[in-house]
Amino acid sequence: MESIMSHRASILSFTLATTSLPSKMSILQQPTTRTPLLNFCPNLQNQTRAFTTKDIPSLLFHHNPSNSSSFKVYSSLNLFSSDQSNMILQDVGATGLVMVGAYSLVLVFDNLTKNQVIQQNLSRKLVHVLSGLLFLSCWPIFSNSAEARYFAAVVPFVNCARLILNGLSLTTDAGLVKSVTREGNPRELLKGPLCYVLILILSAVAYWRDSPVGIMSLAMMCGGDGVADIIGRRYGKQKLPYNQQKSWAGSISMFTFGFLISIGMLKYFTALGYFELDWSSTMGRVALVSLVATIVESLPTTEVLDDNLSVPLSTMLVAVLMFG
Ligand SMILES: C/C(=C\COP(=O)(O)O)CCC[C@H](C)CCC[C@H](C)CCCC(C)C
Ligand SMILES: Nc1ccn([C@@H]2O[C@H](COP(=O)(O)OP(=O)(O)O)[C@@H](O)[C@H]2O)c(=O)n1
Repeated sequence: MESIMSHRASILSFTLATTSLPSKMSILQQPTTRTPLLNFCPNLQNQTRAFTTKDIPSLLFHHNPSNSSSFKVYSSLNLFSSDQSNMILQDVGATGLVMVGAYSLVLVFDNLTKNQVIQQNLSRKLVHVLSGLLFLSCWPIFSNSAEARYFAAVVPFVNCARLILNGLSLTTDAGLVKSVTREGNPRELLKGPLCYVLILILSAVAYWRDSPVGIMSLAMMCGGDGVADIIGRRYGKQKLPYNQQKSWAGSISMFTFGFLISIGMLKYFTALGYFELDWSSTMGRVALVSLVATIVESLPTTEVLDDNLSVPLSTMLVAVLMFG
């Protein structure tokens, strides 16, 4: 507790150059006590960045972690100098790269399904698992500007439009329909897949890499729920007493992989220096979040609320309570 209090004291000692905001709303560029793996701008440490009006959207629309009791935020890393045009160039390049990755992923699994290398159901689930986790893994290639999260959100936004256009049969992308739907009905794109990309947008814009909340939501939705389906379909003989559509094997997989992938992703982002966690309590907190998400996913509510909404939203709720 004492170390956290001293951390918070150092955080709050950070001064804002202009508008005086409530102390808990400070923008943080903390000298990292841990040397991140990729320390592109060592001279950033111990620097005070002027607060500008550009920071207000990121203060108003995303969780401000500075008053968190369990983690603190450091300056995110920037590949180039703090020159605005370099940051925009970096974000445009990163957006293009991730966009190509998204199209390539769907194309690869479409071909694997076409050539009967894997079944359509497995293809869809692997796209479900990999899309969000690879998207999340790409967040560090964006700049440290306040707009970076919006550049990143362009990719799921474009895919959202793609799903809507194809789901309404206004355009025809047979590869997308084949690799992302259960029975090959384009209308299916407007259900699980659309919810999925909406959550990617929400996680990027509302939480970004400043907080464990969005990271855990995607880990549970993509890693946990995706693997639960793969394992549950194959080995789920023992059904849950309150839901004959779900099994113990599926739910145990959801908890296990959701927990492990959450921890892995949190280690990844803390190793890069985006924020630090009090690991003595983090494992327990993540386990609790994973348990709640697993219980929510096991409930017979899919007809009412898609798993791609109930799982990440319940994760966000509990993670905000756990991590402040
Ligand atoms: C199959 C998907 C959801 C269906 O879920 P469920 O019904 O089985 O529960 C995922 C749909 C993925 C979407 C079409 C493509 C999203 C791409 C993503 C925004 C960016 C990925 C970038 C990365 C570098 C590959
Ligand atoms: N907890 C779970 C989740 C899924 N599953 C299996 O995976 C199948 C698909 O699960 P789901 O309805 O959650 O699929 P999506 O909505 O995630 O596409 C189920 O019909 C079960 O066979 C399971 O056995 N146990």
